[in-house]
Amino acid sequence: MGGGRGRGLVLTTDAAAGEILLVCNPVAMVSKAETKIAEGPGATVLRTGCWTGSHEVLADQLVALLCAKAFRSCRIRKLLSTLCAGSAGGGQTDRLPLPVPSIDLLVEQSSDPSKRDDHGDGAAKQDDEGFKQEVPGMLMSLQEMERIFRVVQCNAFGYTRVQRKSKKEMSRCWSCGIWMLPSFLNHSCTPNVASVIVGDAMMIVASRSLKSNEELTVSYFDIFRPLKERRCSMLKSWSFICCCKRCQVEGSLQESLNFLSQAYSFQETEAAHTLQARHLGSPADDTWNVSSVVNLAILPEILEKVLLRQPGLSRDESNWIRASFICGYLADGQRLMTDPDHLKEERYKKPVKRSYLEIALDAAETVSPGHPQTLQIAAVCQDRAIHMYGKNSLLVKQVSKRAMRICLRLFGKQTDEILKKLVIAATLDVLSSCVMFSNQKI
Ligand SMILES: C[S@@+](CC[C@H](N)C(=O)[O-])C[C@H]1O[C@@H](n2cnc3c(N)ncnc32)[C@H](O)[C@@H]1O
Repeated sequence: MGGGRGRGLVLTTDAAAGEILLVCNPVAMVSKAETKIAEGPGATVLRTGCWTGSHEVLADQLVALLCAKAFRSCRIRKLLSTLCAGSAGGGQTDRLPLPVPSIDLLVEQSSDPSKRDDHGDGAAKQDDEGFKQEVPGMLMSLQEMERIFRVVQCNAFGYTRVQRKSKKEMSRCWSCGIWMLPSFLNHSCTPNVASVIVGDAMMIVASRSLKSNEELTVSYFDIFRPLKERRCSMLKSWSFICCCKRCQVEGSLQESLNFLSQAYSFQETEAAHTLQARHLGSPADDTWNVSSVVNLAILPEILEKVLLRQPGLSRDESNWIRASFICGYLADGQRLMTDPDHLKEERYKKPVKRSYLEIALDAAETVSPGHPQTLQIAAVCQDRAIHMYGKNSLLVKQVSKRAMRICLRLFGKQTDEILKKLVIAATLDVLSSCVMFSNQKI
């Protein structure tokens, strides 16, 4: 691949949006016991930022599991040696590009269940046989274990599953694992494929229609953030700078966007804390800063003016930039929840802009039309629209239709009933990613 991306996966035929391109079992996967999430005053709600922390704990467990597996299995050891170990953590780095491994090694060879271990790594049982004869050669050096640590940092996928158990109670399951072929997917801030987990298996699905020879790209982190924050994420964990077209366009406007990015990052954190405090019903909390939500909702107005002043920006390019400030557009609906006593100023009383929800959805779909985060954003827009305009409003009908279309791209053809359930599931999952997107009724 060009641009220092090392190896990558390239499509050999055209594919339609929603088509499954790859199905893969994990080499190893660990899950954290479900966390009880209850709603209402006094409830234990995980704080913003827990996502990373929990996955870090899981990552340590994954390293231990992989070391144990590599100790037992030659094949696992060989597989892991093909994966890039980046330079995160300041340790020894791989010099990209690494050699392209043989496809025979990567694809699962045995369909005979008796030859599989419980994580579907096919030849593990045969390797166990080999292990008996090869014990001295199987010992692992400290360097090898350190490399597995870096392989996990660079290649592991983390995800959460949220289930509503009852009206008041939800549960969440955190998982983290290594899936071989998906580990060769490079990152883009406008990804063209998405990963969907079914059971333990990972499916790689086309997020838009794709042409033969296109490189397949996923998102490694939250792509609905300003460029500066995205760059921090990629540098901290994967040690690279993304040069996708969206990053280039946003980079070229850095001067105009700098102030806005700083204000956005600050206001969004403040607003998230405020909404969380409100959600927990603790008005005496220091974080009860209602104007942060209002100020966040005002930022898109400034951004729209900045965009208008840029000559030659295409519709897609403008939408890429809007997507980086998406919580501002979604916060507009949140103004309704703020305490009227605090809202003496005229600007706080403006009616919520219906168009902001539509703009947010357009922007998210331009970034990636079939992406779990795009679906979450659609689910939030639907929730806000119901709250603002009523269940039977035209806006709700339009947004629901779009949410179902995103579902189709992510999960393929399903009945309307299932698609509706998937949208509801996305609304619940929103809680696990960002308090700002909370679907609580006000
Ligand atoms: C999960 S691996 C992806 C496969 C990798 N290219 C390889 O050769 O094994 C992640 C690493 O790929 C590289 N990478 C991924 N996306 C990139 C991008 N958009 N630009 C530059 N490097 C990228 C970075 O070195 C990153 O740490």
